[in-house]
Amino acid sequence: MAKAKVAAPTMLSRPVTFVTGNPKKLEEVRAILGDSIPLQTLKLDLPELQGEPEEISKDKARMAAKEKVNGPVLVEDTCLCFNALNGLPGPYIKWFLQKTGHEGLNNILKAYEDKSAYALCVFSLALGPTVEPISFVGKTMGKIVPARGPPDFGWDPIFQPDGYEQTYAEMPKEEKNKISHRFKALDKVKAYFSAADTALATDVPK
Ligand SMILES: O=P(O)(O)OP(=O)(O)OP(=O)(O)OC[C@H]1O[C@@H](n2cnc3c(O)ncnc32)[C@H](O)[C@@H]1O
Ligand SMILES: [Mg+2]
Repeated sequence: MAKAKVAAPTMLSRPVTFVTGNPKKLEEVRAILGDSIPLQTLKLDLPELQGEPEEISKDKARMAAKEKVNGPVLVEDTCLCFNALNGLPGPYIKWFLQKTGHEGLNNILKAYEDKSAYALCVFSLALGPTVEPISFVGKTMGKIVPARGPPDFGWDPIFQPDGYEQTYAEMPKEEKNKISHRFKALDKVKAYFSAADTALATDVPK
């Protein structure tokens, strides 16, 4: 059967709904994606499982997909992982940050020589309420330092990525968005959609 290329993004006949309760995340997702993926948003603070980052993220996607969303649903879960603590606080960073602040997080690491850490972002995409979500992981290595820079977004002031003298908070936004855990994970999301589109496009009968 003859095959023809089509340009339309067949995979995304409906926009992706990004579900989050965090406006700073949304701001970065929008800045990173530009108009590469048509996006709409739903502000919802989903309950979160305890467990491994990927399972937490997938479970959020399953829950989000059960909401009244028409079309594909995208969520993400972000972790800040200390190597000295074998990856903790990890997915529980939100509560550690809320209860102990930047100083408390630094104090925890005073007991250890190793201040290295990584930021981990796990996006999960559910193509429908009964379809098993798929995950896309982005990781940026760095270290935990005493807070520097504007305290606009979470733990940005205490995370200094490897190879940089500035913390995430001190960097211009555009710079963070070129190297961040979120950027790396979204790059995989974009690649997934373009690969799916290419597959569909090369398989269209004339
Ligand atoms: O509704 P959701 O998407 O779950 O938003 P959230 O704020 O609850 O986010 P998480 O459950 O993923 O928890 C991650 C915590 O880390 C913070 N955070 C997420 N991304 C960050 C980033 O790029 N820089 C600094 N802090 C970040 C965020 O504010 C939370 O305190
Ligand atoms: Mg959350």
